[in-house]
Amino acid sequence: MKLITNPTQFDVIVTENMFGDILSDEASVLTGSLGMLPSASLAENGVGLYEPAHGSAPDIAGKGIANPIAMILSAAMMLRFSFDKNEEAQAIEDAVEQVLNQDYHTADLKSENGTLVNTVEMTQLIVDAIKQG
Ligand SMILES: NC(=O)C1=CN([C@@H]2O[C@H](COP(=O)(O)OP(=O)(O)OC[C@H]3O[C@@H](n4cnc5c(N)ncnc54)[C@H](O)[C@@H]3O)[C@@H](O)[C@H]2O)C=CC1
Ligand SMILES: CC(C)CC(=O)C(=O)O
Repeated sequence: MKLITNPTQFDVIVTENMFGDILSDEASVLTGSLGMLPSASLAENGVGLYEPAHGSAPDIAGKGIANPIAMILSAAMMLRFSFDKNEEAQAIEDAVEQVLNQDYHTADLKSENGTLVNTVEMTQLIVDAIKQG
């Protein structure tokens, strides 16, 4: 309950895999959408598994409306934590922030006056922002 009512009191939660899976799904909704959350499973030696926190979203498969940001930010985490490429990771994260601040959003994110874009369009906006960096 406290994870939803007062999430900022938590920094690190140490738990078993099953509870971690459930709690991270619950907490993800606080950010507005599962489609926003990258994740990493890290080993001490720098090897990592990077993936969006969400699953394969079968209910929207093929519709072109999935939010690609969790996947893109997972790649940024991979660059930072496994390949020590901080600058490149930051460039991706800055590009994502820039596009969101310009009020582009996929259907899972609500915005009063923003511009609704599909998966490919959101990805291209972020790629363009990285190139303009
Ligand atoms: N980390 C992992 O490997 C995970 C894998 N899964 C697997 O994925 C499959 C589907 O599981 P679900 O319970 O349906 O969870 P899910 O995360 O795939 O979908 C839950 C809800 O969030 C939405 N959603 C997820 N990603 C989104 C995105 N990028 N943009 C917009 N909306 C998005 C879906 O449309 C759906 O309504 C199952 O096979 C499950 O085991 C589920 C969660 C995590
Ligand atoms: C247990 C995993 C394989 C997938 C997952 O995180 C999930 O289905 O919620």
